[in-house]
Amino acid sequence: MAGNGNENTTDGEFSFSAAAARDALPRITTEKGAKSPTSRDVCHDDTASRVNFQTIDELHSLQKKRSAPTTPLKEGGGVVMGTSGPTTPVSGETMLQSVSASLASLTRETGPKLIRGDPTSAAKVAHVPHTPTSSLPAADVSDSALKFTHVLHNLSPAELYEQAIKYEKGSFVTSTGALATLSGAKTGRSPKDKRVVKDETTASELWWGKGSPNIEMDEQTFLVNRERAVDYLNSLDKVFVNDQYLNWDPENRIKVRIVSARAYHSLFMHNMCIRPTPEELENFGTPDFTIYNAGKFPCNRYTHYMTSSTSVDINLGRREMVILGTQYAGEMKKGLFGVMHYLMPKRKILSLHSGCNMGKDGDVALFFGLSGTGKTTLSTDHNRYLIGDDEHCWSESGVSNIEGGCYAKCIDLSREKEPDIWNAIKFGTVLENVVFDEHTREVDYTDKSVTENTRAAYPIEYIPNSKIPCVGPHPKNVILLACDAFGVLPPISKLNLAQTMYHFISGYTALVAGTEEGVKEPRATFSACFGAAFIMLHPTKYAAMLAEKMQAQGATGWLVNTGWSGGSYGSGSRIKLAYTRKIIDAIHSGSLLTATYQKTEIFGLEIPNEVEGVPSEILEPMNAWEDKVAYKDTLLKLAGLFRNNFETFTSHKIGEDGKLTEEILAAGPNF
Ligand SMILES: Nc1ncnc2c1ncn2[C@@H]1O[C@H](COP(=O)(O)OP(=O)(O)OP(=O)(O)O)[C@@H](O)[C@H]1O
Ligand SMILES: O=C([O-])CC(=O)C(=O)O
Ligand SMILES: [Ca+2]
Ligand SMILES: [Mn+2]
Repeated sequence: MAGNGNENTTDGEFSFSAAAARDALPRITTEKGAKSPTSRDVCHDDTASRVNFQTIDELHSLQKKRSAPTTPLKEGGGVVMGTSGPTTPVSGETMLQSVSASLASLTRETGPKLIRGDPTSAAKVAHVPHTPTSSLPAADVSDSALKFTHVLHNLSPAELYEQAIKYEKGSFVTSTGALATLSGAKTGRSPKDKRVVKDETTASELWWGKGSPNIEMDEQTFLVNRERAVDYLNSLDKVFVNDQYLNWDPENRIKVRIVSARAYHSLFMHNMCIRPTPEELENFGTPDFTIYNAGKFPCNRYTHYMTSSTSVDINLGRREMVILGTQYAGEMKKGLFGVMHYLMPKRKILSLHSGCNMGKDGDVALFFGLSGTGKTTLSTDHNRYLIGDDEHCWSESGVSNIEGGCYAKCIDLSREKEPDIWNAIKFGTVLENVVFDEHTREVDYTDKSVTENTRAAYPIEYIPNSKIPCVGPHPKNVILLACDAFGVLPPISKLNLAQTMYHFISGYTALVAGTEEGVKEPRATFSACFGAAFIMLHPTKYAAMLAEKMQAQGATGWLVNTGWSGGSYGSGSRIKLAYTRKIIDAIHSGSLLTATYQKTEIFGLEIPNEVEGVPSEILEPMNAWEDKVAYKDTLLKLAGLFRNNFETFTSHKIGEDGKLTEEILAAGPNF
């Protein structure tokens, strides 16, 4: 095969001819299987092995083995979708047809021309036949209709790494193999720029007005933004398309499609949504919901309802979401969560902003809490199975995770305190907005130069004791987490049902605002159902469902303060994670059910006198404060904030049973 001047005629076997051999030199024989004592392993000569290539290009073509037919096709496969439909029938045609429908302009008849695969392998599709446009009216012919957009459909993490590193500034491989990225100007969600289409149906179904996260927009404006996003995406050389699922409960699974411009976004959603098997992908069909992420491109402030260059628009009727003017990937995850908060209650399923894990005996715990209160940290527990860290459903048959991955805060992350999260930051994980050493690529988790909201997004199976499939039986414990920077809530209290509902509807936390700017005063946040930014219906609808489910299952409610003790932020200190973990252990083990309790003044919370492994002095917050007067003042101040916040809910009945409503109103602070 491969030519070699010294080759003799015996095909594939080679030896110097006897004539050529100098007497002084040993005879070299490389004949396969030759046991010549002189050949041994001393000198391996492979000039005789067969080579299957004659050019460098051929050699490179050997490097990549074709994937099984069901997995995403690699390289420009030669499938073209244009106005006149597919021109080359190959596998993947159905997908391209479906993506073509997703990306179609609503105002022009000339839809996008799509090609599968990376534009750099375009040479392979150079034979693409000309798509005739002569049958179209001249007015409809535009340059955008003549160009091709390459579709990178469900790429693997390795392929997405390559795309990110080649084309996206700010993408790097860290020393542990994660993909470090920058989310751009926005490093957190933009709730003030979220809009929901108010039409005849949603006007009566959704929660609108004071306190509601649903800021309205009309259908027409949505279509204007949608067209803007679609035109932007079609103007690119390539778009990423992810077809994935939400919800591990097979009966209530939702098919989602995410069209985006960045490999970072595609890898983020690959990790965060449920990943289809090759067979499922083959038969994916039409998505139930589609995201158009044109976040690199701003919205137009001349457009009605737009108040900034960012807009995140949800249209429940069209089952679509449009993102303009923000590249923060959390918008996609939490946008879909909002959709689930609409779709699931219609099926009598409760959607929850909570973490969830399960003990060896099958006891399930939910961890509710606002951002940064400890859902991810505390549900990731080496002694328990992780069902999920942030978004769940509670149905007639138990709990299910909505997502396929976790989104952990990374600021001050330490290997000792959070080993499972630390170890999950490896190849495949997206690391947002972290700072790393320019040479070693070691991440400095304490560095807040880009943002304090640094994040890691990884597939749930990166946590060693994750429970796959991510479903479990009905919860036994419902843990409400609050990071109380005022330092007056007890580290642990047991709640009755009315108190659980009161605190669930209140959704309190008090993080320390802008530590960098030296702000001393903690700021209280009340966010109904511990997730007002994501709920679609009135909070009492979710509260009624939670009460009903907790009652039916005999679940116990707990309030855990993961914030300050011994004083407010500035004088006290944050409760040690190790103590909070001991408290959580005691809830799981059931030992807290038999503890002796005392009641606190004002909030009327039942606090245990002892918890194994936790200093008893900190269990009653007043004990931990040196200045008792300051404690009382701060407690009253917080109670006042709770009371003010709850005023909006006093006129609402919770569930069918008016009796519980009265009890809930009475379960708040008394002063
Ligand atoms: N006592 C404590 N209990 C829980 N978390 C603590 C404690 N002390 C410090 N922390 C830190 O607080 C942060 C909690 O963040 P976590 O990622 O768990 O938030 P989250 O509730 O999952 O928020 P989000 O919904 O935004 O993802 C972590 O960085 C954790 O290390
Ligand atoms: O959505 C995000 O950006 C992070 C998150 O989980 C939350 O804020 O609850
Ligand atoms: Ca989290
Ligand atoms: Mn969250």
